Amino acid sequence: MSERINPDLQKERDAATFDVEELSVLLHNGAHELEKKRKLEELVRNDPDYKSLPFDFLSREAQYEEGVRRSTIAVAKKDQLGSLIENHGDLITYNTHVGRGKAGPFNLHTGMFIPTLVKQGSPEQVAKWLPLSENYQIVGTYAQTEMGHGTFLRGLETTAHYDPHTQEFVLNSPTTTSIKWWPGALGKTSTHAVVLAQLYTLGKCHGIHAFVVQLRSLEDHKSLPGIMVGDIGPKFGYGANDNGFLKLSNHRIPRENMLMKYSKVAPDGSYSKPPKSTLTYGTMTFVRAMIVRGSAQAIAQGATIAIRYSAVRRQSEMRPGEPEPQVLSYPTQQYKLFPLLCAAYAFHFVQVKMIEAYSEVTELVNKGDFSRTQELHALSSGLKAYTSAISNTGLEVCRTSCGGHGYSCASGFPALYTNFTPSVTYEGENTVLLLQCARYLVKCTRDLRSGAKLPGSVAYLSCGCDPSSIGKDFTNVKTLDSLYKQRALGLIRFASGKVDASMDGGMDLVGALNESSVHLVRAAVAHSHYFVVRNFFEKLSKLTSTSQLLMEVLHQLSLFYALDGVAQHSGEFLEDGLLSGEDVKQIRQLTVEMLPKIRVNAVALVDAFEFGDDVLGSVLGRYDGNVYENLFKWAQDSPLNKTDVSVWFVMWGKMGCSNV
Ligand SMILES: CCC/C=C/C(=O)SCCNC(=O)CCNC(=O)[C@H](O)C(C)(C)COP(=O)([O-])OP(=O)([O-])OC[C@H]1O[C@@H](n2cnc3c(N)ncnc32)[C@H](O)[C@@H]1OP(=O)([O-])[O-]
Ligand SMILES: Cc1cc2nc3c(=O)[nH]c(=O)nc-3n(C[C@H](O)[C@H](O)[C@H](O)COP(=O)(O)OP(=O)(O)OC[C@H]3O[C@@H](n4cnc5c(N)ncnc54)[C@H](O)[C@@H]3O)c2cc1C
Repeated sequence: MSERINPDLQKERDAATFDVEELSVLLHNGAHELEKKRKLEELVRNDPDYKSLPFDFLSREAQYEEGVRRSTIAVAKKDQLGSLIENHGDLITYNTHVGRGKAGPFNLHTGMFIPTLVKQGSPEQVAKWLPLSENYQIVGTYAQTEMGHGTFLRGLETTAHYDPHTQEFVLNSPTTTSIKWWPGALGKTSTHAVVLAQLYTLGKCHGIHAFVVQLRSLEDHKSLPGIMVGDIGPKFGYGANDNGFLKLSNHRIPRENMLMKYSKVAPDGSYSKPPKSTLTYGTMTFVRAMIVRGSAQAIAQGATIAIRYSAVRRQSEMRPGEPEPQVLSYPTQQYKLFPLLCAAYAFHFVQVKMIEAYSEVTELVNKGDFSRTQELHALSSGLKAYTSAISNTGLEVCRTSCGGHGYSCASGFPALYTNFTPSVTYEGENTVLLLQCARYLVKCTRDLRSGAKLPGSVAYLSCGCDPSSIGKDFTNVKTLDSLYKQRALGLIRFASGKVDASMDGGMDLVGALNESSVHLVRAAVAHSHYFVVRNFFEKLSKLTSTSQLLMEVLHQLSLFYALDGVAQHSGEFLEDGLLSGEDVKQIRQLTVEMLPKIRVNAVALVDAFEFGDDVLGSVLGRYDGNVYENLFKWAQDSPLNKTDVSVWFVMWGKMGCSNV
């Protein structure tokens, strides 16, 4: 196979107006981090132990086995990585490459089991289980969702009754709907799970608490008495992951297995409350913040594949005899893809902000200060829902923008989409999370009336609603910021007003929130969208050592992202009189006029994300752009091509049919 770069792709790279390396360094948090990432990727790429057929050609069972094989080798080789692993993030980079970006069987262990131990375990519990977990002597998962309830946590049915005589908890799944269902790696891989169950002690229920439960023998991996555990079967995607079920029958665990950093059960069964009841929800907040990062990466991967392929693909003579243009040259193709490219950048910067906010609040919580947990919950819920929804629909736009080849697994889109799409459901279904965010926004508008000072992400709610103050220069960052602010304010005040009116009419808060939930969801989306736009502008204003050429390009992306958002949601800006019909037309025209400016850098902008070919898993999105010869080569691996004569012909003959 040729090593040359496809000339069309090379031409795009040569035309870029900025230094891709400078942008890559910025996106990867500095030259040192980028260098580590490159070395880790190279290690995986050159390691013969990680060579195998693409997952697309494997049966579900073989995908799981391949996932286990790769993850196990990765653990065995972890210690050889030396100085390349400086922090948890480096390990995630390594594992992502090993797993080719797919959800592998140890994801829940590192992503939820260990974080829950650390966040909710007492110092003694952390000292006991963390080393075992870090050395993979035990492998865990997070078993919360049941067949009957995922969203409504207070409705979970699994019980943990404390028996003071033996100082044990007795765990049960009392009904079919109480069977744990969905947890990743629960079916076949995990030896342990953090199980969320209703705690009963001295005859009283204290709500859901987290318990460390051993599921399988560490000797022979057989499931323990009282534990019925298995795989839930094939799913939309996630073939390499054994999402599982768990039925508990009078399964006993020692008292010390309840995670007791905050709530406690003493040997005599007396119960001490946590300082805040929602602390048990802490791991979910963490994972929601991580999903904002995942959303940024997913849409950046989709844009990388679609934009590179669009530069290579030529289609339709515009005039007879003329060369066929690259499909990237069609304004309609650009209008599909550039909003998503810009979203990838906007989401990149907002995920950094989200994780910073999470770390700040966690530091406060560790010092016993819970004053910002509500704000963090609202922010992480809103951003998780907003970014994952855009990336989810955006991936499908990217796929269809690749025409017929987008439908082949060779495009990488089927795997990318089916791996990503559960993000809109798991870790809090998106509508439910937007309602959580909106509930906080309503609370803030009430607090304002009693003179409260609101924290950072919602401080703008104290601003006045004044459409006339918005300027008409739509390429001005301040004008765009005001537009988004006024849209969010308008929708939040409208929804809050509806809630107030229902309550004035005698309804309780819960009923009033439910009655206005359609308005509340729109308010939460507008709030989250504004946060993303504002953060993009703010981030760029703080980049002091970035070259002028790169600043210009990033500024264009932020402007296009904001303008396109107004065009897409024009109804909401019109409804509140923030814009006139003429203004919307002007804004739409501005976005069309910006397309060529983005086009010149489009390939370089996706190159800067530096997704290796292994992680993209896409023939269409290959770095070298040699699509056609590799598409042909890829098809040769199809198991149907192992034999020339197909099973059809054999069966045909057996049935006495003949076509000669
Ligand atoms: C790789 C990934 C694999 C996937 C893994 C999974 O999916 S794992 C499974 C993932 N599963 C899910 O994600 C399940 C999704 N479901 C849930 O998270 C909850 O059931 C709920 C939040 C929807 C409602 O809970 P509820 O009925 O108990 O609550 P309520 O509505 O009555 O409000 C009470 C108060 O609590 C507050 N508050 C709530 N959460 C938080 C928080 N995290 N922090 C701080 N605060 C929080 C809320 O603001 C409100 O405050 P207010 O106004 O009273 O001052
Ligand atoms: C791939 C995958 C991996 C998962 N991994 C794990 C795991 O590791 N551990 C774990 O514990 N769980 C896991 N889950 C489960 C997941 O967290 C839940 O499925 C998720 O929280 C959604 O809950 P649900 O299934 O009960 O949806 P439901 O709540 O039943 O949602 C159905 C519909 O009802 C609507 N709805 C529900 N409540 C409300 C409301 N109050 N107001 C308005 N509308 C509402 C929703 O918007 C949605 O449209 C996983 C799920 C998937 C798909």
